[in-house]
Amino acid sequence: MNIGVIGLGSVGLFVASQLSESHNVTGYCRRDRQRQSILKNGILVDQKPFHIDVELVENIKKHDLLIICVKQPHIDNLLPVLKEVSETTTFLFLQNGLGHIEKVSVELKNILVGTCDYGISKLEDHSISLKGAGLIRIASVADNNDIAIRTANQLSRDVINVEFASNLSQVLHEKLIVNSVINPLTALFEVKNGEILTNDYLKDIAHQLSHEAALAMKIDSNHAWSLVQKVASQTKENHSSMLKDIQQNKQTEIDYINGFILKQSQETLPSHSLIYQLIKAKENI
Ligand SMILES: NC(=O)C1=CN([C@@H]2O[C@H](COP(=O)(O)OP(=O)(O)OC[C@H]3O[C@@H](n4cnc5c(N)ncnc54)[C@H](OP(=O)(O)O)[C@@H]3O)[C@@H](O)[C@H]2O)C=CC1
Ligand SMILES: CC(C)(CO)C(=O)C(=O)O
Repeated sequence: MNIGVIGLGSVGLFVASQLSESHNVTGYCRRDRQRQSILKNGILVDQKPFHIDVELVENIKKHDLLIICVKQPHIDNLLPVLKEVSETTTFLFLQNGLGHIEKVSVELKNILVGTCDYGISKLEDHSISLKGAGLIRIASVADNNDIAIRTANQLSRDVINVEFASNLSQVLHEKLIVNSVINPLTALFEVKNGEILTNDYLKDIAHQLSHEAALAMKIDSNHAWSLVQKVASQTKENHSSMLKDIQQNKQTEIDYINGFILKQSQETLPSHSLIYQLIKAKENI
């Protein structure tokens, strides 16, 4: 397949590198310095090089599949570029959090959404380290399951696990709960993901957050807590994407994760309200 990957951060570099073994992959970034760095060095995944084409996003071309790996707040800026190639392209959005699907559905057709629970850390503009194996689940937004199933089959290879998910909202809500616990706690306390299970005090707060989120999203609380523990344990050596945003003074995805849950909920969620405000306070320090 001819695949474009937009946003060459942790997830984009990972996906582009792994798919380049079996597909024709072009990565799109927004800084020429990053483009030059990848052209010169390839993408290094734990020092192993992978070579792809790299272009600036304004030079986007048509592809069978475009995988969008920018963070939630950056999707708006990208929409005009995506519309240019929308006639023939299938789009796969790989963001944490929710809020983007309604927005992109108004502008684009052939949309797939996915969740990624690999733990990945970007070291340099051209290099990443894999901090926990996981799974990418993809589903169709407009009940076009054939495209989602075909895409999952084409993308899945030994090195990258991609699975079709028949229940879009369940998959997205489960991932939302996991991120609403791991991401803000690790960002506030500046710890790796595994710490939320090994520090008894953090574990209690994590459990409370998980319970509230499960209540809000109408998912069984024990099931939600087991998912949180599974991902925290699988990615125990990773610094979450929210922690990296805080460390780099970037806007976090809190509005699309805990903020989304708070808006959806008919119940009061004291732990999520507090952690939302704490992250906002930390963003503004
Ligand atoms: N890191 C992880 O372990 C995981 C992250 N996720 C989710 O995946 C998504 C991506 O996260 P992650 O890879 O960590 O984020 P990063 O911040 O590492 O990467 C995002 C990339 O998008 C680029 N970008 C932003 N706007 C544009 C644009 N208009 N055109 C081209 N490139 C652009 C940024 O460029 P620049 O460098 O120039 O700012 C950056 O390289 C998030 O929703 C995150 O929550 C999901 C699972 C695991
Ligand atoms: C899977 C996990 C928790 C990996 O750190 C993640 O989604 C993130 O960091 O945003």
